[in-house]
Amino acid sequence: MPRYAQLVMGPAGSGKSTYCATMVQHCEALNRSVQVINLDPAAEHFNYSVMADIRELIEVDDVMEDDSLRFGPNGGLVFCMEYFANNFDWLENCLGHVEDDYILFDCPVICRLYKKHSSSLFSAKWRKEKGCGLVSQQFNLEFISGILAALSAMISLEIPQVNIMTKMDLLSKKAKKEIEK
Ligand SMILES: Nc1nc2c(ncn2[C@@H]2O[C@H](COP(=O)(O)OP(=O)(O)OP(=O)(O)O)[C@@H](O)[C@H]2O)c(=O)[nH]1
Repeated sequence: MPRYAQLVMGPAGSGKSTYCATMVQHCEALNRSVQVINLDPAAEHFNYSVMADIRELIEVDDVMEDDSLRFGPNGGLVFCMEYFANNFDWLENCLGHVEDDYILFDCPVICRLYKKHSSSLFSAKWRKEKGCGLVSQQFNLEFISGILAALSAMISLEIPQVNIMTKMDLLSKKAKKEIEK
């Protein structure tokens, strides 16, 4: 049975968790099963239940508090993702018991992580073995940097990608017209 997933990616505060929560509600209303996996070691709270949480494996606060490592928030996050890549069995085990579910991966914020790590984390081999057809999301607030980040994720991941502009409701009528143009 093939499994499908979305990697939900984007800058800090762009609405990744809100998107996951909305998708969960939407799928529940359609009587369809969807699972969320938190891959953000710096996440604080979610308003949905998660099937697996990377913070069970490693948490950015623990890395930053470690006197031998002395990382700040960004270095700590990179360290966590490297640790995750080296302990990928954790995710394999978490996924082991679901067969036909649709999975949302709520990803961490730093875009360069996707370039450096995601293509190896979610390699073509892994996707083939797991039968996952991944669809990634890229949220943008700062238009040009957002588009470049989306392009970078698209090139490094080589999977179908949907770019979503969040917080459009905050724009004035005039600004919305400009965007439409
Ligand atoms: N007005 C508006 N607010 C939104 C929208 N999407 C998200 N928000 C708000 O933006 C804030 C951040 O949303 P999150 O879903 O936590 O964003 P995130 O990308 O998961 O954040 P990090 O995990 O911290 O990177 C929250 O207060 C949301 O309620 C939207 O489409 N419109």
